[in-house]
Amino acid sequence: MNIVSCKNYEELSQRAAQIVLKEISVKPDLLFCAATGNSPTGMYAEMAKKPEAFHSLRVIKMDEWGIIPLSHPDSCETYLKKHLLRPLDIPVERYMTFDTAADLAESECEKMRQFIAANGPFDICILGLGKNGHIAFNEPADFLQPFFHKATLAPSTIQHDPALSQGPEPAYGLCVGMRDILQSKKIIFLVSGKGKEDAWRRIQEQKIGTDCPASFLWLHPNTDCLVIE
Ligand SMILES: O=C1O[C@H](COP(=O)(O)O)[C@@H](O)[C@H](O)[C@H]1O
Repeated sequence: MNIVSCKNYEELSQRAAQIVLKEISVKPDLLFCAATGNSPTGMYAEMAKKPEAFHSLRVIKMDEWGIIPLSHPDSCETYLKKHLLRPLDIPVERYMTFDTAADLAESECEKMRQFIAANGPFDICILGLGKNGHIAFNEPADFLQPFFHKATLAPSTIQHDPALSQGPEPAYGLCVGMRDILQSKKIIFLVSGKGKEDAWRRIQEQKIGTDCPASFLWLHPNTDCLVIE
């Protein structure tokens, strides 16, 4: 993991966008696995300054809450439409998404597994860090999941957004698995936001364990970790 210290959020966002622009100049139709949350918002805004560069970009949604409908203002779907798909003018034909309604969860997981098997690996995977060390919805646990799956969410993950903590229990999400992430040709890992000091310290120990799924990024040969320090 190549750790890049940034002065502030603006620098982190600009550097991350520059990495994407460099990659897309080589492969315009690259497959881009998109995280949501506060960490990549600035990066996506930087990318949106050069929409012409993304005329062939293919986007796949990384994760989604199962406890709210896709049309909810706090869904990952709504976020991606607002911050990535509309600003970059990505049509539905170049966007792979999934539903998370309880009765569809299993079939949607299977659909995504088949899509990734046929179209993967991701050329670029954007990751944020959860306060508990998670990446996507791969939460700390005794074991981790390799493929796209339905995940039970940790309390700290649900509390990340007050609107989400009002949903029925147990709360779940759908997300890419650890193998999907670690097979990516390039990973851009954004470490930004309050309350992540413990998780970041744990990563810096360079000890790989399922108590901190983000620690597995040490196994990946092409990860740029941008951190505000
Ligand atoms: O719960 C989550 O949080 C992380 C980090 O979110 P951020 O708002 O601090 O950037 C996010 O990357 C992840 O996809 C999501 O599951």
